[in-house]
Amino acid sequence: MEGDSSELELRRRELQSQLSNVNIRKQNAICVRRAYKRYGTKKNPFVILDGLNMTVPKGTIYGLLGASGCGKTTLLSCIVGRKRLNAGEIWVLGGTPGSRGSGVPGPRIGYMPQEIALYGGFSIKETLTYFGWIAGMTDAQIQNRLEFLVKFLMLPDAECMVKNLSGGQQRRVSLASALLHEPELLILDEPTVGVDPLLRQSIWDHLVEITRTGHTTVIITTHYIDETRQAHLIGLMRGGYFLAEESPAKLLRQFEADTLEDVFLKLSVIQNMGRQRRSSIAQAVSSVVGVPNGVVNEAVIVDSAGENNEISGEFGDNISLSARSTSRLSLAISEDPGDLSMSVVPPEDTPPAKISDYFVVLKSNHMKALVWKNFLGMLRNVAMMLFITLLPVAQIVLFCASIGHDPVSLPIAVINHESENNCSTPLHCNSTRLSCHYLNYLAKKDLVLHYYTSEQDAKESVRKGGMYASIAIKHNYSLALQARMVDLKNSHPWDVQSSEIDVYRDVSSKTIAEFIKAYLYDTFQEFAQDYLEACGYDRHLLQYPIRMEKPIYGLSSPNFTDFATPGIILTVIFFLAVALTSGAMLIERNEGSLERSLVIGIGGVELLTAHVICQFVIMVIQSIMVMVVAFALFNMTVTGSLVLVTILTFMTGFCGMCYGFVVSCLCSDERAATYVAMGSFLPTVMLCGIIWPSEAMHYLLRTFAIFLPLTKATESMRNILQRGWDFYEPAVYVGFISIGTWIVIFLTISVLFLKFNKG
Ligand SMILES: Nc1ncnc2c1ncn2[C@@H]1O[C@H](COP(=O)(O)OP(=O)(O)OP(=O)(O)O)[C@@H](O)[C@H]1O
Repeated sequence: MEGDSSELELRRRELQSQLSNVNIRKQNAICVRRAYKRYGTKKNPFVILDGLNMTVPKGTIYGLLGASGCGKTTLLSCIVGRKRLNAGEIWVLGGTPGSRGSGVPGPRIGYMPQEIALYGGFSIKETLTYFGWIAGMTDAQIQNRLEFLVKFLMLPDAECMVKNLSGGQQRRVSLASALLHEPELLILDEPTVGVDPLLRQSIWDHLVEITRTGHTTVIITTHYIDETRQAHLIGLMRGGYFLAEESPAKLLRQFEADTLEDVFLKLSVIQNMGRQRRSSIAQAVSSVVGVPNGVVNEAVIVDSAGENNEISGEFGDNISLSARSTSRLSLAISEDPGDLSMSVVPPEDTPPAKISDYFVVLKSNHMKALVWKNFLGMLRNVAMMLFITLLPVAQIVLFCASIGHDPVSLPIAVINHESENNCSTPLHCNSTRLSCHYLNYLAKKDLVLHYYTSEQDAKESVRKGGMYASIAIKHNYSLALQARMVDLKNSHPWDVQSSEIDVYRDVSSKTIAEFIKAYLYDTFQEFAQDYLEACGYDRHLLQYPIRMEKPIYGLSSPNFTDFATPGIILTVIFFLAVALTSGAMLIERNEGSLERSLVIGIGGVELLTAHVICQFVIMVIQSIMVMVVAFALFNMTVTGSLVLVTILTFMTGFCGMCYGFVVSCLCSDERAATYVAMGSFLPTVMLCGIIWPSEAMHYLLRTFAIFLPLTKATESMRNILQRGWDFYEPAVYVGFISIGTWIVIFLTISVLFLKFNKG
């Protein structure tokens, strides 16, 4: 029981902040205290950092060593502020990463991630120009450094495209990008992979050189353990914490080893076996792995000198070595839990916030670099950009040319038992070939009449799908029709029956069946009115006693294209903006270049703004071309303000871009983004009243659809185009308000996501 509670107390203390003060924080380039980081869930955690402490004094080269997958990159990501610890503290250059005034992320750091993380379509010079501008360098400074780095890192011509370089050359460009602005803190994740030994040596010499003055600090990870002999300090990482944090020379001496690999091996074995009380186990282990006497003891001995230094070693099961002050290093070890101060870490010495801090979120040098980079990226992909720009035009052309027109050339089977199908004589009151005249009227309606001799065959042709309908006219049709029309009151049932035309339709296609029905009715009315007139009657007698006056809004014969085009224009512009933006953001993120830009100080808002600027240009071109095609080429009805229509279209495109940002934030790759975009496309088209009136929807869906981005915007555009309404009509301005609200929502989500999501 007592053992349990002391164990608990020990764990509790491990998670407590240790004594620290502002001076010590400032003295060291990096202090990591009790860092705990896990991936996975709380219930099923994959612990990467488990109470890790690290101290990197200013002006040192710190070699971060450990087996593949031990968490080096994760630790570095936390240090540069790209990932958050689950518990523990990190101070970098005197501040906590991400806090105002800390300068981290920012140009004080030079970060070379493990991946190449460069724009393949840029030349070496363009790459360095981009990072140089972000770091606030002038063109002349960039040129100077470029010349030096190309020579020093043995890079090919600066005009060479990064994508055409070998893997090793690309890594060197990546290193050059980190070294370019001579930052205070260089964080290099495996910079020497794929580099020949000669160059590797000169890179190390360069690192030694730049740290000599004490103004530059370097953290370097590598798998080649022995190349870190030139480091001032190495941290050997295993199992989520450091086995040792010490100068290489001292480690070699204390372990009486020839190589650092041997030291690492010995420490690893000690760690494996030292999961119980170290004092008993460690001593036993030392004989097994040949650890010199005294080393293990020294590792567990409290640094009784009690120097007022930071604690960088581990306690508990961890074995660390004492690293008392060297000329520049100021490390000390304390492993006795009793020695731990429980005092709270003093507050950050963050400068007081100025009002302008909250408004000036766009730095001119950052915006210049980002916008230039985005446009350059577009120019390097002219074919793709042309395709993207013309795509909406092609879609609107296809829509206007294919959707909404009346069907023509519908094949109809005809059996006319009354007369031959040749009646060139004009229609007159005593005609005995009225059926033939009626069929002539029908033929003018673009129905293609196919004459049959047997009713059975005609019906069979419909059954087989060759015809949409079969029309059968009886042999005494004309006489029966005359009798029926001239003497309505006394017509014989036989006349009524014989004057009827039997129609057998295929109604599997509702639209075509309705069109055929309308053609037959309308044509008959026209034919019958002409016939009445020929007999001396008023043709209006045969008209519906309902008069359709000139419409207040819209055309006398409205067409579906006019109804659907506003929604289609907005949908096309919206979803192409989604695709363009989410694609651009995901490519940037997955290439790793985004990570790098963020570490060097680019903010989420700047990133979004730069994409907005570049893609807004494309969207404006797309929108204008789409409107020209729809209104000028296809004569879509326009009765209202084209300025309002244009603004609404731009806003919709902008809303699509913002939605694209959200999609790219939520999705890890292009495939997931495609699914999300596709998954939202069809519901939008179905629910927003774009191709079918929302009045026909289930009332619950209809209520829900009101809140979708394109519902009110589409209605608003229809009202402007076809009713000619002005902005002050509620049915118009509500569309603007709705799309504006969605822009704010999507933008807020994106900005918050970029700000707070750090893995
Ligand atoms: N986002 C993540 N989600 C889940 N697990 C992750 C994530 N990132 C890294 N890991 C895991 O965390 C562990 C540590 O990864 P990390 O990249 O930090 O190791 P490393 O020491 O840098 O390895 P290497 O030397 O091979 O680069 C690995 O097992 C890795 O699979």
